[in-house]
Amino acid sequence: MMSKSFDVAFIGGGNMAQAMGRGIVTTKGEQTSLYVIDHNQSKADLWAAMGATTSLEVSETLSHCKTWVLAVKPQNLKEVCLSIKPFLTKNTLIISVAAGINVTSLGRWLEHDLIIRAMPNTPCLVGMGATGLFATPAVSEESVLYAENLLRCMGLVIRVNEEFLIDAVCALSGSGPAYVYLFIEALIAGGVKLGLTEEQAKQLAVATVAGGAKMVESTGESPAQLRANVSSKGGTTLRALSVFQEHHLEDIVAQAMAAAAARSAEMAKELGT
Ligand SMILES: NC(=O)C1=CN([C@@H]2O[C@H](COP(=O)(O)OP(=O)(O)OC[C@H]3O[C@@H](n4cnc5c(N)ncnc54)[C@H](OP(=O)(O)O)[C@@H]3O)[C@@H](O)[C@H]2O)C=CC1
Ligand SMILES: O=C(O)[C@@H]1CCC=N1
Repeated sequence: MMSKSFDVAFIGGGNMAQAMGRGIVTTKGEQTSLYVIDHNQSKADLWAAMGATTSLEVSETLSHCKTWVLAVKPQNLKEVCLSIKPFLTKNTLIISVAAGINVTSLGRWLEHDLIIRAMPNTPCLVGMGATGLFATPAVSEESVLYAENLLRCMGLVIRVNEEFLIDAVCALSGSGPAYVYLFIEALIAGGVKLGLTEEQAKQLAVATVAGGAKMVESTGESPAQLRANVSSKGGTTLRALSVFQEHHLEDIVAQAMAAAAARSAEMAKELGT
């Protein structure tokens, strides 16, 4: 009997794949069929509830899936590539979302050159993701547009023309949600220290971060101008900002991002053999 074919296969059905899968299901509905391989029954059940066909192990069905999204941890990727390689067809489009594994390693493990590296982030789960994408020259423009369209189901997509820029995307938007959560945690802790309840502080912090981002997006003003608009002469904001400046917040952020990008490059050496 002929195996059923699928538009997109996820190999690894964890956090990032689920965030992406939900975006696809919400935007494309039944137009895009999903096949998911994850060796955890609980994850397979979760995907099945979303309407995907699932498998606990790699199978021949993969050869009937046009696009494969590689979404296992970088440490597991080589082993996974070797196990899925027999099911590649010459037109299979590979989209790897793994941090720090470059197209050279992927190409060598899979003996295949239609490879896109994408760096999404977890807000894809709520349709507000940000993804950077790099395609090898072998990938046709039509396939890159297809991948961009797929990833756009989950939010913003930016194409980069050099692979090292995926490390920069990883340092900014891939890891970025964690920086935002850290800042929200700090705002809540600061609010509680000043007498607010945890719940009051949380609501105010979340609304402030979301509102600030929305203002940048909607008004077309620069973040610097918007910051100036909040900062009344002789007022509270300037006093707070002077403390951030004194502690070199911009340098701290730049150093943290450089450390993330360096780790991505380091992982390529460590895991890419
Ligand atoms: N989380 C994030 O914010 C982002 C992650 N990424 C990238 O996405 C990738 C996945 O990350 P994330 O979703 O967080 O990781 P998860 O651990 O949540 O998901 C990976 C899933 O794949 C399963 N798995 C591992 N090996 C196999 C195998 N051989 N066969 C079937 N299933 C397997 C894992 O099971 P088990 O746990 O049992 O091993 C797990 O369920 C990583 O490469 C990461 O760099 C990219 C951008 C952002
Ligand atoms: O921390 C990580 O390595 C992955 C990549 C970007 C976000 N999470």
